[in-house]
Amino acid sequence: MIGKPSTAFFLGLTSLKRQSFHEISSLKVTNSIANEVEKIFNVDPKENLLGPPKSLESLKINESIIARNSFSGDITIQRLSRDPDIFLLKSVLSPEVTTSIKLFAQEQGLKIAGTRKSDENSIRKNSHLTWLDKVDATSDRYFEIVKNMEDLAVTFVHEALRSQSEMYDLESLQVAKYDQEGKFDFHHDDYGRFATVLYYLNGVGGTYFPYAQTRENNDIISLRNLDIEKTHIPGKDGLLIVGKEDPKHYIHSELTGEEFDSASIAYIEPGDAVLFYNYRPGEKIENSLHGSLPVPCEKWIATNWIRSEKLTSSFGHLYADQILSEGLGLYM
Ligand SMILES: O=C(O)CCC(=O)C(=O)O
Ligand SMILES: [Fe+2]
Repeated sequence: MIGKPSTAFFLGLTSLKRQSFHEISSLKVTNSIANEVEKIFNVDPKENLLGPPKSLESLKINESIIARNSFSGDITIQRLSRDPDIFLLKSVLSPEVTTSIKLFAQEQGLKIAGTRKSDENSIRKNSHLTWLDKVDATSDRYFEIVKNMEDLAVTFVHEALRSQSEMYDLESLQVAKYDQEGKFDFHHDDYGRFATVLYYLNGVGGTYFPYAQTRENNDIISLRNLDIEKTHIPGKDGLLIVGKEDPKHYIHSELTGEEFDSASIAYIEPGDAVLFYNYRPGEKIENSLHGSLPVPCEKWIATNWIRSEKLTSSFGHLYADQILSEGLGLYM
């Protein structure tokens, strides 16, 4: 189905068509539990200024849009989860770009990540990091790639916030390499990092969001707890990102291929990315918890974080209300 091009689409990207990958109407779902949960937890339906722009916010799970961008050409953006908002971005980086990023990172030197190398409890294991910044660019291409990726990341900021450039900033591009069995324990992207664009440079996944809601009107309430490894199973609960490696590497041995829940797994290729959102003004989105499961082979990723100290602080909702009401003034 070809929808009419959206005029209110976000900067730099033009929506071409909207399509649904899976028919979701066959799911028998009830809203009643969700409504009850909203009442109990007093969920505020108000717009999330730290969430996706409207063109992405309006996508249902598995729905996608094709967006045009001068850096990447046409990219398909598909919603994978609601709460947290997670999207798959297909073919954002070309093979030339992924190769160049790895090369720039190696030339600069990757440093061991985490605490002491011998510390078994380190949150990161067998991983190495560096940061690519425009001011350190050793070539025009280095500068251009980092700049293009920053420009693309900004298009994923809510439109009411995007023009308020003093309210948010972009970190340098982080490049990370995990050796075999490298991992990153479950964590929340803190420090006010409200949006994360995580690029898969060599097509190895392993990112796992145990609490992600991958079905519309999910009437299963995912209880958060301190023992996720026992209660949440990759391939069955939440959302697991898998690349060229065998998904069985991440999945409990008692789950055979036929028992995988396909809604709980998304496949990526080199140059794809996931985009996810970690805050509402003044508070973390607890369901955005994620980590990298131990990987079966070398894994390369690059990450752009967009952060806002003010909007994620405990007064964040006050700043957000102000921006939204000023925005309303502008549009009236
Ligand atoms: O390596 C991954 O898949 C996740 C990385 C991550 O969560 C992070 O760098 O904050
Ligand atoms: Fe993270």
